[in-house]
Amino acid sequence: MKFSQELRQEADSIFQAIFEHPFVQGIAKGDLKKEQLIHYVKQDFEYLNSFIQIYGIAISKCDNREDMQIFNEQISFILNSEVHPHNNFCQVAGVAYEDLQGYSLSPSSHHYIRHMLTVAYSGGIPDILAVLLPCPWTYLEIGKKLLEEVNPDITHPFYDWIQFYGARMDSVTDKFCARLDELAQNLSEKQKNKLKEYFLLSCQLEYKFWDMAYTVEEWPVARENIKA
Ligand SMILES: Cc1ncc(C[n+]2csc(CCO)c2C)c(N)n1
Repeated sequence: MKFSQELRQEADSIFQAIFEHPFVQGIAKGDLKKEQLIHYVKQDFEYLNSFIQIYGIAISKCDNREDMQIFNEQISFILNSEVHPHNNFCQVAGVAYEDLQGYSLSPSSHHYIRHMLTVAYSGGIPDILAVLLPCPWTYLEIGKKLLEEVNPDITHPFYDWIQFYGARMDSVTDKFCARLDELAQNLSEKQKNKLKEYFLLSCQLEYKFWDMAYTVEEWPVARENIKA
């Protein structure tokens, strides 16, 4: 079995829990509250900024143009394309995207971003691929499942979101898996187990991110909702 298939198999219960999460089910039913959508976009805007920076760290560690190309493409994808699903949530919530940018991180997004940054700073390309992979992979499967199960028409409030993630995530997920499988062939069992831990923790934190948005999670002691 390929290393990426092993990762997917071990994470299956987390993937299933993500599909059943009330925020994801709320996208399917179109019944999310305005505050939940706003909290998601505020936090995800900052998450994506960090994701771009992590790709920058990854590029600084590449020793060949092909790997640089994979990460470089993804920076452009986030900057130019990933604004569409955010705009969909903003439209449904009735708020301007610009007003949701620059907020400080909630506990779970803070945790997730610090996890990715620690691995990016301390690890090599296989570590970085393993820690980042749950991001496109869980969204790919959520998008596909919602396309199948909801089969939304243009009147569905989250039509654009579902179409975007259902159709646009195969390529990056396949590229990350193929490169990780190639690199894993030269790794020891101990090294592969470390990558598995990174991958599984990112899957758990994907779940926590949905939960953070659904519960509008904040720090235990409220502060002014100041911009970062
Ligand atoms: C918490 C969270 N996880 C995953 C994504 C989806 N996503 C973010 S960046 C990217 C492209 C990868 O190169 C994808 C698919 C998201 N928006 N927010």
